[in-house]
Amino acid sequence: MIDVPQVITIASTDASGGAGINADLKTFHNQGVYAATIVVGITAQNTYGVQDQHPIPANFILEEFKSIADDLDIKAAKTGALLDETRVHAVAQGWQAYNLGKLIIDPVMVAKGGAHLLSDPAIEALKNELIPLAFLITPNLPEAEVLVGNSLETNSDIINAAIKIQKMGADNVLIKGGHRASTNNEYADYILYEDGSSEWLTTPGIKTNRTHGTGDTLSSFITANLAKGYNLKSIMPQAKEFTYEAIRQTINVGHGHGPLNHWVKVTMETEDNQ
Ligand SMILES: Nc1ncnc2c1ncn2[C@@H]1O[C@H](COP(=O)(O)OP(=O)(O)OP(=O)(O)O)[C@@H](O)[C@H]1O
Ligand SMILES: Cc1ncc(COP(=O)(O)O)c(N)n1
Repeated sequence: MIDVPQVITIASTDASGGAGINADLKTFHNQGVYAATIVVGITAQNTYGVQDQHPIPANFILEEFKSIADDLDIKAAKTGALLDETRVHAVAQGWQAYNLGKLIIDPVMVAKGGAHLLSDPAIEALKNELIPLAFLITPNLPEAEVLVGNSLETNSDIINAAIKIQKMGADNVLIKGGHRASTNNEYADYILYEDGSSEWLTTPGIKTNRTHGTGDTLSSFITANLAKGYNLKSIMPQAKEFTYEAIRQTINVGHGHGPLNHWVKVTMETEDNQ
């Protein structure tokens, strides 16, 4: 029998396959971990936008937690679109009842097409109930602005926001820069680690609108490799490179914000830097 690290995504599906649970599963498979799912919502969606969404009942979400916890040996979990306050509350409740390892929170709020995937009351629940449980939180720039309540224009604004979000209870904070290229066309993400150290991770910007599911892909890569036992600092450069290559080696699917190429080959350099 082969032992394989087990992970879970706690999020919503994307009918067109490019974001949400669908992107998570493809990334997990690419990285060689076994993936389970707790479906929180379903969306009728394509690369043009989200046409409809449907939450899963809270008691059913708790049943999903129990089914997984009773059987699987999950090492790390990530959340995605949680839709509303009831679902955020159910996930926090499920997590407290059945801790499933390291928790990575991707606080998805608005899809690239503009649809809201988290209601306003849910943001307070996310701050109060879920962020304190997080090993890592991965907001994009607009999400970080909502969490801290001010706009983030400069690098020092971003650094201060990460400190503020860490104080909300997340051990590590990654603020993704995909919504703003720098003047020299670079995309820089900032990460503040639990030991107080920090770094900027930068790649050239790719001029494309085919970026559906970039955040899901990045946070799933991190989740997979945490489950394998790598430490966060050793994962981050590879996570950034994987996402960059998945955008760069684009595939011809859909007519709007196209999905990424989840077949690209970027792996951790060694198996012993844990
Ligand atoms: N055009 C681009 N060129 C290079 N890197 C990009 C580009 N767009 C996004 N990225 C990178 O992709 C990663 C995800 O960032 P982004 O800010 O897009 O997340 P997100 O908005 O949460 O994504 P999504 O909501 O699509 O899942 C980051 O590492 C970011 O720097
Ligand atoms: C179910 C689901 N989860 C997450 C996203 C965010 O991805 P994007 O910002 O690329 O639309 C999405 N569109 N749908």
